[in-house]
Amino acid sequence: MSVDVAVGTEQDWMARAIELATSNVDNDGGPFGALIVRDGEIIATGTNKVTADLDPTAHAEVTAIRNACRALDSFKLAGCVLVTSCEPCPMCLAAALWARVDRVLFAADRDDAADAGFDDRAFYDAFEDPETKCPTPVLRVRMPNRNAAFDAWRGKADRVDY
Ligand SMILES: Nc1nc2[nH]cnc2c(=O)[nH]1
Repeated sequence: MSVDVAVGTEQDWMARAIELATSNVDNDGGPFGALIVRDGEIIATGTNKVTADLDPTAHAEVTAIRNACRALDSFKLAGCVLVTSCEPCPMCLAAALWARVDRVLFAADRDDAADAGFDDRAFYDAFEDPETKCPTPVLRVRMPNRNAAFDAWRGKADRVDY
């Protein structure tokens, strides 16, 4: 998953992400910072706001993606790069995929995060082996109308696909 990047601008962006992550510790946030960059320009930044906003989804990457989507007035970030001080956790990686960013660059990895007491690596492990490593039961409830909402979606002529 890791790619070594030795280009100046990418290292400049990463330096900014690490700066945001480090200063966020003094702002009641987790030690994570992220940027969204398009055509060499920083479109948006994000820091971890989980405890400050009482929002477990407010990771730095998700915050940066939300801010970039607002800045660009779009739910798509194709053409953009997500630059983050730490390897995205599974939620943030999924958010990057849903946002359709072109690339993700990170500095610290899931092992570094684990050393600092964060569960990023444990949650990757849970996805790789849900039977034994997922701490939360995920159970199917059998319903005859389970596809009702999808049927409505397929039948909506003016739907906005994402
Ligand atoms: N990459 C990343 N990992 C985290 N683990 C806990 N919070 C965060 C975050 O904001 N970003």
